[in-house]
Amino acid sequence: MTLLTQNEYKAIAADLDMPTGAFIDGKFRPAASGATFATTNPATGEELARIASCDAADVDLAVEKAREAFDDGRWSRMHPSERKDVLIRLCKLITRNARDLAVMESLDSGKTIYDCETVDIPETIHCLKWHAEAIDKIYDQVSPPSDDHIAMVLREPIGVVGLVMPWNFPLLMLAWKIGPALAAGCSVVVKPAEETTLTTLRLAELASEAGLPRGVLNIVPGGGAEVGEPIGRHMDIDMVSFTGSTVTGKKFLTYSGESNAKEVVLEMGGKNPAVVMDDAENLDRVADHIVNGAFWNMGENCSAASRLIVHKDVKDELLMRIAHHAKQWNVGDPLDPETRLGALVSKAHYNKVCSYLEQADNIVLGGKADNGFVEATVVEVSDNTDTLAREEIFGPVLSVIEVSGFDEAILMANDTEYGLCASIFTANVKRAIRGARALRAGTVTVNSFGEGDITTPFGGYKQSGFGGRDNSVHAHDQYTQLKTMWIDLADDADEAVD
Ligand SMILES: NC(=O)C1=CN([C@@H]2O[C@H](COP(=O)(O)OP(=O)(O)OC[C@H]3O[C@@H](n4cnc5c(N)ncnc54)[C@H](O)[C@@H]3O)[C@@H](O)[C@H]2O)C=CC1
Ligand code: BAL
Repeated sequence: MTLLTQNEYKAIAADLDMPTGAFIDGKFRPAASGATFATTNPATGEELARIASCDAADVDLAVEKAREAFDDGRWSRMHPSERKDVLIRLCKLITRNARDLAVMESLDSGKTIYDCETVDIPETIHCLKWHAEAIDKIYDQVSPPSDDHIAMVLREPIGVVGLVMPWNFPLLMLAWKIGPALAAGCSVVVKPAEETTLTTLRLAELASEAGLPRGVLNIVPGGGAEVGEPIGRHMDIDMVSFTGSTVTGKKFLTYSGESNAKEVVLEMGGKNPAVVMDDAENLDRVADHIVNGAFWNMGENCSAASRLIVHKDVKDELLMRIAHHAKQWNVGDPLDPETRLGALVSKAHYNKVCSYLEQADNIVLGGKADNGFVEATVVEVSDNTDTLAREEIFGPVLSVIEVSGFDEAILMANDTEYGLCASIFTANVKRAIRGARALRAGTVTVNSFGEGDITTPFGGYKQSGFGGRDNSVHAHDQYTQLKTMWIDLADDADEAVD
């Protein structure tokens, strides 16, 4: 990937045509009420566009069109190989428009162009392609046959799916969900986060150009109460998949219980521990992993390594090496390809992160916040009861807790309401495996920090997750349901004997 210069990115930004309507039944349209809301560039405060501000009436229309599309089978019963072709065409169109999408994503979210170009867009394409390729390979089984019966286990698309999205990886999280949902044959109603709607609308337009039939992918922009809740409570939506905060995620369980008992899959917050034992090898490499895990995407990442639990004997050296690596994470204009920390997504979120910095007693690195931008920050806390060690900050802030041994480290790591990701750094293979088993998290990495990749399931234990997993073939489970078809093969004579 060859990156352009800051000026070249600015020139692309100046020429972008921003989508503004809701995308329902294959076309852009204003909100039923005519209302709009502003989406701004968090790095400059500049208004980028005014977008349709939808409400329950628009959700109803989108669901009606999605249901029509699902029931008449224009997508749900299309031959799997044809569905695959459409999604592969979409991937090609995203590739052709990658640069514009990367700039649009960066402008709308404050993410660095470096990340958008090297991670968000390529990973989005990779994810959609992976699920498209799976379409004609993973469904339907025949149960062990006997002479007088055979059973087929059919995996059918679940129906109309509601997707309520976060703002931290607008396109990539969309791909995580529409990849398997569309592959399965579902029709989809998406509510993007109100902070970051633009690229989702653009992707819907590209999907249409790729041949996705109208009504299959609908985008309803707007607020949580106005659009998210009506999706959660809709009587004709069969399942909802949500990514965002634990507080909001739990509301979908209520919405479901009080409406049609729709399936709910929740991918929620994290306070992910990185445990470093005294026998960890190559502390410089460990520091690099932790810095990347803590500060990548400005720490606006549910899987961020936000808690460092470190053995007292290696703490000082590790912190020194962390400081060395963190200095390379410069704050700056997101459209400058040299920038590693862009703007936080919104003024409100910036204020929330700053309020945590104000509570920090012992900042050992960084701590400066200015007009939407926050430095890579390391804070030592006295123990795990400190607010900075317990709450999801969702900014570039790493909390450090010292421990004296393995058991204490694991106890501390698990002492959280969350359980999304965790990591353990040790050279002792038995300790690594015992630790990985004991850590209560959906993804545990050993001697590295990460989320796995498209082939591995992603989701949380405890209050980090509910109901299913994103990524891998397991992601298809949530968008499908199993039907057993039991066929009697016995002839009449046999039946008479029975
Ligand atoms: N797990 C993750 O990836 C994310 C976690 N967060 C966490 O959440 C905190 C707050 O950020 P928010 O953007 O406010 O998260 P949020 O969880 O409230 O928002 C996520 C989505 O839910 C929608 N929503 C909000 N209220 C709703 C409601 N009552 N009913 C239905 N839908 C609703 C939003 O419009 C957005 O599309 C962040 O500081 C961070 O800690 C935020 C975004 C992503
Ligand atoms: N890191 C991808 C999942 C999320 O932040 O929501």
